[in-house]
Amino acid sequence: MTFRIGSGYDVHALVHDVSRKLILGGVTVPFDKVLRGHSDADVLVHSVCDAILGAAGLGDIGRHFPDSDPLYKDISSLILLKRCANILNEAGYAIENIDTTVFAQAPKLEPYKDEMSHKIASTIEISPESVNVKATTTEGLGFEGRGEGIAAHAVVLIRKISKKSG
Ligand SMILES: Nc1ccn([C@@H]2O[C@H](COP(=O)(O)O)[C@@H](O)[C@H]2O)c(=O)n1
Ligand SMILES: C[C@@]1(CO)OP(=O)(O)OP(=O)(O)OC[C@H]1O
Repeated sequence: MTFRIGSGYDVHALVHDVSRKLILGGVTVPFDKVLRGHSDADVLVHSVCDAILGAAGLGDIGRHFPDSDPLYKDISSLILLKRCANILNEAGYAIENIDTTVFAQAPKLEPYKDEMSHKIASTIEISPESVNVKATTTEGLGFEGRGEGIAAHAVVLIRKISKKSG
């Protein structure tokens, strides 16, 4: 069996904006700040998208969904994730498992991690046991520690399911 691995990393700034909500892993997390972005700025889902595309050698999220395109303004990143999974399947691969880490000094994500795993898993139609969401502070250090932004990292293992068509 052929396996390939991919990694994704993304950062978005935390800002005050009452017109938006903080969305992480497709889940609305109550907090006094939100992530700035062209889409809903779901940094966790973006890292998963990049890891999926990277595993298949198919570029990155910005190549497929440019932030200059008004089509993606305020779009739910779960829609982009679904499209990445479809691109992957069309290339003849399936996702084996996903492991992620969110770097956030606050808010505390423990109450939301399982819901995030389930949201990501159901979007790409894999088992929730195949999607792990972890979180860490950076002990007050760096931009995450100062609460200026949130970063996320994802690793995805994919397996070949068929020969690439075309
Ligand atoms: N935003 C966060 C950050 C951390 N956690 C949980 O706390 C544990 C300890 O964090 P450290 O930064 O001291 O490693 C971590 O393992 C997470 O379980 C969290 O839920 N949300
Ligand atoms: C998600 C996209 C979609 O326009 O925009 P942003 O929400 O700004 O996110 P980023 O990770 O900066 O860039 C990727 C873009 O594809």
